Amino acid sequence: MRTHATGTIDALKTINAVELHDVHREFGTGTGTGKVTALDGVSLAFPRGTFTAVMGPSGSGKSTLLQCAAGLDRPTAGSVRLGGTELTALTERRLTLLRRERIGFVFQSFNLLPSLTAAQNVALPLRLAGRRVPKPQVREALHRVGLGARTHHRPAELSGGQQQRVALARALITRPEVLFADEPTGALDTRTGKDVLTLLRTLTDTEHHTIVMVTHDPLAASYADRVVFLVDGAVSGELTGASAPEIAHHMTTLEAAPC
Ligand SMILES: Nc1ncnc2c1ncn2[C@@H]1O[C@H](COP(=O)(O)OP(=O)(O)OP(=O)(O)O)[C@@H](O)[C@H]1O
Repeated sequence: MRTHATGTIDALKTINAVELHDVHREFGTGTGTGKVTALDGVSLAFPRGTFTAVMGPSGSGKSTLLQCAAGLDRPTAGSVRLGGTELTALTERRLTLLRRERIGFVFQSFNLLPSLTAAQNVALPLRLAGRRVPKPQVREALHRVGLGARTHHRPAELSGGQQQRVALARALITRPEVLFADEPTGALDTRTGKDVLTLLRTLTDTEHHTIVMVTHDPLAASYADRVVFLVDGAVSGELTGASAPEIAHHMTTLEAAPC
């Protein structure tokens, strides 16, 4: 586990893990199709060691934002920087390598390989990167998410919450600079979802991971340090340290706003 003196942690949070500058993403610019502006000039920074939730009405551009920030999609215009690296300037090959080495992902569907054990799933990113797989590191990763006793279980032998924990351990095994989570609790019941959110919170508090999470759920968003709201592909505001009812109330005002 990484430890930092308090002063060092504060300094850490002044450095941005990811920065977006005036990011635009348009779809359907080919002939015969209408143009959809999914992102319309988004500028945002995600400081290291912080947990940010992204919320907004359906179709407001949340997933597109996450995909562009994570180098899974390319903006039509604008800049995305991970640490000192400009993602929009990279070739596909370098972008793939960067995602593998420096970015972690978890999705609503856990995307585990059913034929592999929990330990083998967690080791996969290291194998894909051609790196050595130290067994103690894999055991430790599963232990950190509370699954130290389940290393040899296959996904079908684990609950939904346990599968999402394996997906988290897998996402973190390469010690990524940022963890992107798209509706990580969307397929879980309330109690199991809370366990996963508590784990995400702990990962930021104790190991200073940078987390960016898209969610529809005000309760999930309340686990974050900051909630950024999108409307029609643009940032419409943010709340810091807000409770679930405060976030829910803000969402209601956004959804009630005229288009
Ligand atoms: N591949 C695509 N081709 C065309 N339009 C797209 C594509 N992906 C997204 N869009 C459009 O871009 C807009 C933003 O979509 P996005 O999925 O980012 O929104 P969202 O806020 O994540 O929505 P939801 O909460 O419903 O998942 C929508 O109008 C959507 O229809």
